[in-house]
Amino acid sequence: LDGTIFVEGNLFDVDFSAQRENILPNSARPANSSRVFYGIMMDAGSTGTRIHVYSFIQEDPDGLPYLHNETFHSEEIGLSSYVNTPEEAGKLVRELLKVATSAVPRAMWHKTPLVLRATAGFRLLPADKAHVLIEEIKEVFSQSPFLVTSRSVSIIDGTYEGILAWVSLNFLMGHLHVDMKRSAGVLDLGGASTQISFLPKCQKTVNKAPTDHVAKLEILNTTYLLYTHSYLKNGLKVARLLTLGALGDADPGKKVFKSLCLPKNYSDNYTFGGITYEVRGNINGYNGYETCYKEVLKAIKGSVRKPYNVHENMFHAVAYYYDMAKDSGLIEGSQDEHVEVKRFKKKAKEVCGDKSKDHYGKPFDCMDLTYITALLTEGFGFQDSVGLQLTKKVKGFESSWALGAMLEYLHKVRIP
Ligand SMILES: O=c1[nH]cnc2c1ncn2[C@@H]1O[C@H](COP(=O)(O)OP(=O)(O)O)[C@@H](O)[C@H]1O
Ligand SMILES: [Ca+2]
Repeated sequence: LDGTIFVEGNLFDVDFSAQRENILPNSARPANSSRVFYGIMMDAGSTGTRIHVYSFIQEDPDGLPYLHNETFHSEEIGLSSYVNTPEEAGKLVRELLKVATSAVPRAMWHKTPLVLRATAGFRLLPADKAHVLIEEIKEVFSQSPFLVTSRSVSIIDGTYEGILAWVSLNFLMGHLHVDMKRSAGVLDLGGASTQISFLPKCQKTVNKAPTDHVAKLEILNTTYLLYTHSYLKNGLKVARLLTLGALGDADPGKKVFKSLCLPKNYSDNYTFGGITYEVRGNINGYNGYETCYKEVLKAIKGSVRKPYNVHENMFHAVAYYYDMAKDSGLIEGSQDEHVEVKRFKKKAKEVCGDKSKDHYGKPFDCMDLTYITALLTEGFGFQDSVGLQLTKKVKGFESSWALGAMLEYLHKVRIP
């Protein structure tokens, strides 16, 4: 299994000039026709930190590798919340690396790339604070036994994240290997940002889109134009702050933020990105779906764009779309459940109207389900009757941009 591991050039070519950096020269094609190799991708999300240890099989040096196995572990704290305690972030990364040292055979450690990509939680941090955290992670990485380069740790931009999520899903479904016409779009709802990515069925969708909503992607020597966009601050947890009118407040510690989406007698602290806000229900108002809907629109109106003819495309909805549907009982949590948009609305109405929910320890359910309904309809323009595929895993593998990020990384790196 020694020698060179190199996913052949041009097979998988994401065109992002800003991200392009060839660290090592391209190698000659490996002599063996079949080989196994590993890759470690950490996802520094705004609400969690995850490690994916992949093993791939490269049977055809001219094709894409196959994903053989994934070892996955997740901790429910975002590294970006350690904004004022970077050494804690380092500790968590060190802890997660233990998953990799047990999943990758020792003999392969030195040639297994170790990569971390951070998303919207980091994008929202002041640049100097994000830099300190990134340096801390780089330091921990440099002490690991894995293959680390200058590209190993970075914050990815939202467009990149959206494309990689699309690549991951369609790679896992086998469409990249075979039939791109059957590709599915991805709706990813994170804590701090949300992405929409799809290969439009209709040319007009591309023609009518602003240029920064279209990205070029080259796979197996064919160029595709993806409609893709990331909305920073439209992730579920940050949308709560927008709804409460709390995001960006100069002195959040001195105020109380109220919402009609919360139970009337609710009063608690809400912490996101290292800042704590005092949050309450509105004792004097009518709290129900309709009033809540008007409030959540603050987070959507004027910021989220409707793609032309979006309903012509099939979408998988991942991350918080899935988690919220499951936690609220909309789906059972078995794989690939098809849910019409109107069922999110119905569930939101049910939860917002249920006064006994005050006591069930999920005070944000009304706000979150209403926000998801508004994002899908008022934001992206999905009609009530449109069905979405709610997805957590595909063929037993996590549906996350992390896999696409690993494939993209492997494409450029020669492993000596
Ligand atoms: O590997 C994964 N598989 C499935 N869901 C994931 C994975 N990683 C993150 N998620 C989901 O993403 C959501 C959290 O978003 P995240 O913390 O990544 O915020 P961000 O994307 O805005 O940075 C949760 O619903 C979580 O279950
Ligand atoms: Ca995410």
